[in-house]
Amino acid sequence: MASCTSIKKNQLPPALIANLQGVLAGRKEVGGGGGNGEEEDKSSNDETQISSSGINSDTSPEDSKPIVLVTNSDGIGSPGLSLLVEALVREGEYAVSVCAPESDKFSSGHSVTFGATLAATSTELNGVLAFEVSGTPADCVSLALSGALFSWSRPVLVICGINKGRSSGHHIYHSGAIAGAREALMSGIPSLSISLNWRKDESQESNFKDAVDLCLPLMRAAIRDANKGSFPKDCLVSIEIPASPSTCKGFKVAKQSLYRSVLNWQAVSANRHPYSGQYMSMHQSLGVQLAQLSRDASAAGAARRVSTQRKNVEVESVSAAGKPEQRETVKKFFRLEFLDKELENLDEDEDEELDFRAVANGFLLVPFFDSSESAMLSVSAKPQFFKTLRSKPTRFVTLRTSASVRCSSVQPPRRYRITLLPGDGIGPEVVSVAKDVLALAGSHEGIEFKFCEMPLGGTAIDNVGVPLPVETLNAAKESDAVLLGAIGGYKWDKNAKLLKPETGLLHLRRGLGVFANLRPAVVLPQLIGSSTLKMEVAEGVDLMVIRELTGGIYFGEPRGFGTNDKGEDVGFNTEVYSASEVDRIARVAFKVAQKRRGKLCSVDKANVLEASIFWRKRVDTIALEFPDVLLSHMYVDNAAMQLIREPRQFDTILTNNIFGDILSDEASMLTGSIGMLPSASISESGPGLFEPIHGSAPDIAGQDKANPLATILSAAMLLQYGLGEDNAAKRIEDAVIETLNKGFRTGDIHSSGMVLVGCKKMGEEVLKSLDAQMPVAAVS
Ligand SMILES: NC(=O)c1ccc[n+]([C@@H]2O[C@H](COP(=O)([O-])OP(=O)(O)OC[C@H]3O[C@@H](n4cnc5c(N)ncnc54)[C@H](O)[C@@H]3O)[C@@H](O)[C@H]2O)c1
Ligand SMILES: CC(C)[C@H](C(=O)O)[C@@H](O)C(=O)O
Repeated sequence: MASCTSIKKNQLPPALIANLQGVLAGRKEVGGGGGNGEEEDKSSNDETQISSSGINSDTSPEDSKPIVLVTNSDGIGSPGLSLLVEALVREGEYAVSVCAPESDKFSSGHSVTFGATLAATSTELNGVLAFEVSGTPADCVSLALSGALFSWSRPVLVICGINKGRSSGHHIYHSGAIAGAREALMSGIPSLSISLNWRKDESQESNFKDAVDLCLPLMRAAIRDANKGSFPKDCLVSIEIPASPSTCKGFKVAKQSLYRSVLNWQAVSANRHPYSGQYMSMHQSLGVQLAQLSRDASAAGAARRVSTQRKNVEVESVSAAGKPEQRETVKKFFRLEFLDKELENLDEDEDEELDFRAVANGFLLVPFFDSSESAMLSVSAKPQFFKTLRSKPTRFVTLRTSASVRCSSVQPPRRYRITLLPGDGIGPEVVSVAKDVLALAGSHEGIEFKFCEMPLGGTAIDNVGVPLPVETLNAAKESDAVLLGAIGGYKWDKNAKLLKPETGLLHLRRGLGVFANLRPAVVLPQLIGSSTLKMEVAEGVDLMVIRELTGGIYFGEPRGFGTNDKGEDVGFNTEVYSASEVDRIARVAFKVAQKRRGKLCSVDKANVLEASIFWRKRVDTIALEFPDVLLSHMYVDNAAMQLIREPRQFDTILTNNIFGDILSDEASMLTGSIGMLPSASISESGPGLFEPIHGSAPDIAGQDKANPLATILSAAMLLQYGLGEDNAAKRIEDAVIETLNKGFRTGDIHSSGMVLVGCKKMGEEVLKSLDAQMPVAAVS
């Protein structure tokens, strides 16, 4: 939309004309949109013709669309403003007008320019009428709302952004961005202020684009609410975007801190600084220069000049300049820089919910300010904007709300404590990735996790002296669920039994009482080429191994080393199962089979072992409780063979501890890689233990080669079986499928034509796939 500023025989620079218009506009009544007669008193300059409503006529075809006024603090040339306007225009739903400072006013605070002439120069920005104003953001908003520039009477919403820099903590006082939005608020128009936590030397213009993408759903929702009148009255919302918007971890409605950057006044040499002795910056536009000239021509300016006729001594103020002689005027030059304090050097409260920490930690920050500027706003309505926040607009990762926030439209998140046991080898690599995925998927469903990382296995032996420190077991018991990577490694292979990492894992399982180990093996169509079996054999395999986990030969007594009758050294273990042990795992297996395809195959070695004969008898007994499940029995050696010959015959497999260990590893290869198989270990009442079935893979540890999908899928099982959060679990499963659909593969599942990635990149891609999912259905 082009400006229809009409200038006849114009010999004057547009800035001056706009300047004149600014003078006229200053006489109009605030909020007036139409002519009140005073416009007729426009100018004695015949060469300038100004329309009755000012320099505008901008809205006619857009009449029915909600009007959005956009401003910023960085100036009209800022890419943040341009990209934001471009995005709003692209939506095609809004009538957008722009009125922004012509130069950077990011720390202008809430100042309005009183008693001086401002220039408002019309221009076009991404197809919309824009004015660049020689004032502050507050001036821009006030002037635009006065009716002097645009033909509309009032916008539904004012958006100030996307600005560079901080607006949280004490920056709200310096911030021109907040001031722009606050000026709207004071005029009764709801507003958003959006700032990007710009990092000198790190941030790039492309970050603005990501920031716009991040905020677009919020802007849409806010405009919709404001247009319906359901955006909270007297509310400005200040959004601060973390430095890297594309990896934004989520949003926090955080507490306002006392944080402020260090105000670093840099002494500037008059010789070295080209502008220091000048009134007019080379960066200032002609409009500003003209305004400045008119100011200089004022009586005050004249008086000031007289007073500075005295001898000026310009000194470099880098160090103490010495005592100025009497009657000498000392003139020094300074520039102010904001220096960010390192988080760890801050004396402030270490509260993670404080605004500056939230942003530094990668969260999008949403403190609310009401018009009295009390820190938070109590919102009783349920406008779309808040739902959008809550529901995770695209790319929001973790939903966090501060307990102190009184914002009743934001439901309290469901909170869970998760103990993380990264363990050894590739364990820490895959757990780190899975943790992020878990947090993101949870946030999309209104779940908040508190993670607690504890040592287990070789790492614990090295650091604490035992493979399962009592603190680790206690933390695991006290949590809602446990996510484990893997334990073990060559380094500890020769340790005494009690000092082996594996012993730590077995004691953990036993300590948590997680007797039922669910190990699903599904051949995904995307990975059919990774299976070592022929496609027609592997295709469609979808089975679940239910492994008894806390009994059998792993724990049976007697066990140990000794000598036999002949005096020969021996090692021995005992396979032993009680009726209650078999019964409870059998019931779990029948129930799982009921929910699957109704087929259960119990695997044993009943042709040889008493423990298996007993096992089979108990399973037959429990089967009577589940007449709808078709039960079969199979010897373990046959089962191992049948898994390769015709794996699709299996639905649910029930087996003991040791056979389950072996068969599930075998089943993993049907799917393409052991790096794909997750597991859930559940107890009768306490927290579940969730771990990939693979080990610590010392051969690839520390090389970013591990496939994290088994652990990511274990996190999905944690949600489903451990917490009953099926929707969040489904999100993870879908994201994994989507990532594979996009062709990303770690080395173990790589095939030609696919994109080979490492562990971290695979995790990032899963996060992206999660981000791309729709917000929760509850959000209309
Ligand atoms: N639950 C557990 O913590 C667990 C399970 C099995 C083995 N272990 C321990 O792990 C150590 C190594 O045992 P292992 O070599 O017999 O079995 P392993 O599962 O660690 O490795 C077997 C093979 O599979 C590969 N592999 C495993 N996980 C992978 C992944 N996520 N991505 C890509 N490739 C992967 C490895 O590189 C290796 O070639 C031993 O100390 C063992 O006791 C621990
Ligand atoms: C490491 C070892 C103790 C463990 C087991 O045998 O159960 C492993 O093989 C597994 O499958 O998790």
